Amino acid sequence: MQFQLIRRLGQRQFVTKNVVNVLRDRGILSQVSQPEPALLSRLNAGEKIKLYCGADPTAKSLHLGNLLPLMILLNFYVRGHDVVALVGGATGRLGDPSGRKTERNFVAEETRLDNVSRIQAQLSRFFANGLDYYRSKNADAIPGELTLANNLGWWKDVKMLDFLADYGRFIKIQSMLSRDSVSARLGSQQGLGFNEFTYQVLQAYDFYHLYKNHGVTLQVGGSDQWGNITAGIDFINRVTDPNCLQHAGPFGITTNLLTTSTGEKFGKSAGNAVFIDPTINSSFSVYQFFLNTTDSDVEKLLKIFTFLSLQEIGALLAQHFESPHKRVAQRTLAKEAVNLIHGMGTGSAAEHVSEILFSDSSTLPQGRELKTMCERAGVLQNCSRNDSLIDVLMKVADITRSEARRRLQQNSIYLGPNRKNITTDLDDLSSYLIDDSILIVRFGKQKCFVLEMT
Ligand SMILES: Nc1ncnc2c1ncn2[C@@H]1O[C@H](COP(=O)(O)OP(=O)(O)OP(=O)(O)O)[C@@H](O)[C@H]1O
Ligand SMILES: N[C@@H](Cc1ccc(O)cc1)C(=O)O
Repeated sequence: MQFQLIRRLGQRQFVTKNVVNVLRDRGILSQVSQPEPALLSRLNAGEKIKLYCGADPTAKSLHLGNLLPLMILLNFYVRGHDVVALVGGATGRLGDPSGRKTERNFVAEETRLDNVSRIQAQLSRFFANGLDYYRSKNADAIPGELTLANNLGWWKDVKMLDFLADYGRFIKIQSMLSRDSVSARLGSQQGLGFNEFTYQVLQAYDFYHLYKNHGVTLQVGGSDQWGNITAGIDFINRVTDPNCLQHAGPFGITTNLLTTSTGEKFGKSAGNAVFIDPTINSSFSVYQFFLNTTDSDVEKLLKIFTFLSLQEIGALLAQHFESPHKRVAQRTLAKEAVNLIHGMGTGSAAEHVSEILFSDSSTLPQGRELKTMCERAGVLQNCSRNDSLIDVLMKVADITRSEARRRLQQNSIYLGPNRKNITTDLDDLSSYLIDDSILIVRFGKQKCFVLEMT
């Protein structure tokens, strides 16, 4: 389906605080295209705008890094602006070279189509959950319109000869060569395929298509998308009659990249992604991810992943730094972010499980209650009674046999409610089970897994 309208609440003229300023104050913005004053004055005048952001179907699920540009869309959406969330059914076939040192692995068609429908479902859930979360703090919020799009909808009908004849002369090779995504790869040993070289043209045309046919005037992406976004702005400016351009943009905005404490981008390629699909990363594991945020990152993440006001964040941080070991800021961040991502109530459920699993064993509920609670927070995993401890460790933490052995030798594995430190493989785990079925496995102090042995 090319375009799917999710919510239509009628045309309204509305006034809300300039969203670009809100986002800048929260430290989410990296670059804004020029002329920025033209965008700001439209927003200051309370004009409704329509903006879009895309993600390619290169994995089963979006991850926390992808949510940064989507948080920009969400911030606009909940304040009444219209947003288009695009899945790159067409662009996903080429592979975006932006920010990459090597070509992406080929994704089979069946997998790609499956990824498209999963990501569309995640996008629609993200905006629904995000709106509920915003409304929990601003009950009278009236959102804009959410549209889900797939660029295969228009690309499947474009013929190469027509495209080159109609648009080829507006696309300048010098500009294409000068983009970071291209120039960085030209000198590499592997080189750059024509598919990756032309990727920017497809994304530029997408922006033009959405601008011309659907009134989209702003494109948003992570900072690695700056080249593709400005390619779209150039394309629209060259192809469109200047008289039709004047007050309509086009504009581009990028977000700072979400990085690890060592500065590495969070994402699939770096292998450190936390996925938003609850069947891949449960509410509990998303909660744990945010709970483990360092003191130096917590303010930044509170501003990005919550709708707490800057005043509330300031007060929370003041309270936190009075006794940092209580991790009040991290606990609030984790609960709020899980509510935002997985839906209202899931944050408290994950908090409850976390408090019980990480407190002392006397407060641990018995088997059935523990099982139900863990199931609700998506924590419970299954393992076979025939598995040895090393098999179990490999499955729950997705690590190799030698890594599991290394963890045991490093004294970092603890079993059962009493947290017995185990240093060698065990074939029989029955003496560590709660109610003869539930096994709690801890990796050091920070990671805890709950398994049902069947
Ligand atoms: N860590 C991150 N921080 C901010 N934005 C990100 C991050 N990771 C991805 N994005 C943004 O999410 C959008 C979709 O990204 P996409 O799924 O195509 O690639 P990706 O997740 O970056 O892939 P990979 O990790 O394999 O490079 C883009 O706008 C991209 O810039
Ligand atoms: N190039 C973007 C995804 C995208 C695809 C098509 C677009 O029109 C916009 C964005 C990325 O890889 O992150």
